[in-house]
Amino acid sequence: MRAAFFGPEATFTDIAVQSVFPDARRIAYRTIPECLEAVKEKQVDMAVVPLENALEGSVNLTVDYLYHEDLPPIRAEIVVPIEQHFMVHPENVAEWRKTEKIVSHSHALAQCHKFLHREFKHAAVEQMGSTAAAAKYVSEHPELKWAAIANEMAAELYGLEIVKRSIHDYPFNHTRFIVLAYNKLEIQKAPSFQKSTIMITLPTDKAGSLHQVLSAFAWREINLSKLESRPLKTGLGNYFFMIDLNHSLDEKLVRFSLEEIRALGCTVKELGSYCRYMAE
Ligand SMILES: O=C(O)C(=O)C[C@]1(C(=O)O)C=C[C@@H](O)C=C1
Repeated sequence: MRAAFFGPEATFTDIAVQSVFPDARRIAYRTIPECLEAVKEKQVDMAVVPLENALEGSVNLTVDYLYHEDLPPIRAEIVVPIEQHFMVHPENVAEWRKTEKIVSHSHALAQCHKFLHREFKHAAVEQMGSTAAAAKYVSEHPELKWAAIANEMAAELYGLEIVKRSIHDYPFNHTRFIVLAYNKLEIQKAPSFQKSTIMITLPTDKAGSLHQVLSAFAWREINLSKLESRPLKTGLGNYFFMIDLNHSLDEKLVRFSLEEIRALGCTVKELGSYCRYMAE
C-alpha cells in the first residue's frame, strides 16, 4: 500500500499514517494539494491529510479541495493528540531564550500563540510548509538563531534539542486527519465509531432553506456532530456547508433525509461513510 502524506517525514500527518497503517509505504508530499492530486491520479493507493484541529478549527485548504475537486471517498479518520515542542539546533541550546525567529506550520504557531506572545514578544514568527519542514530547516541552519515548533519525532529525526515541552496554549489539543482512497482499506486497529461527511449548497435566496435542511435531519433523530460554512468563492454571502453525521450514509433514514434535501433544491455532495481511529 502506497500512502501519500503531507510531509516531510515526522509531520503530525506522518504520525497519523504510522499509527493506523504501520506497513504502508509512506510517500511524503510537500503540500496538501500535491497529496490529494497523487491519490486522484492513482499514483498512490491512499492520501492522508489534516482536516481539523481542536484549537484552530478546519484546515481550509483541505475543506475547499474536498468541495471543489472530484476526489476518492473518505475511508477513515485518524485522531492524533497534538503536543507542540520548542526546539533549536544543538549548537544553540545555551542561547535558546535569545531565539530571533520561530518557524512552523500556521496551525502550530496559532496553537502556541499565547506562549509566543508571553515568552518571545521580540522574536519574528514565520510560517513554513509544515511543522517537520520547519524542524528540518532549523537543523540545516545552525548559523541562524532560529527555533522550530514541532513534535518529538521531528526533534529526533532532524537532530534538534527540545528546550521547552508542551507549549500549546490549551491542553486538549487533537487533530483529525482523513484518509482518501478509491478502494476499501484493510485496517487492523479497532475503530471507535462510524460517521459520514457531506457538503450541501442551498438554493439561492430561498428563505429558511438551512432550517429546512436541519429539520430533515432533526425529526428523524439524525445526530450531527459538525456544521460549518465556507465561502463558495462566487461572491460575498455565498457559502457551502460541511456537515458531519454520526451515522452511515447507508442508513435508511439518512438516505430519506438526503432525498428530501435534494428535493428542496439543495445540492448534496457525499464525501463518504467511515470510521474514526484514535492514534493513542
Ligand atoms: O505540519 C504538520 O505537522 C501537519 O501535519 C499539519 C498540521 C495542521 O495542518 O494542522 C497538523 C497538526 C497540527 O495541528 C499542526 C499542523
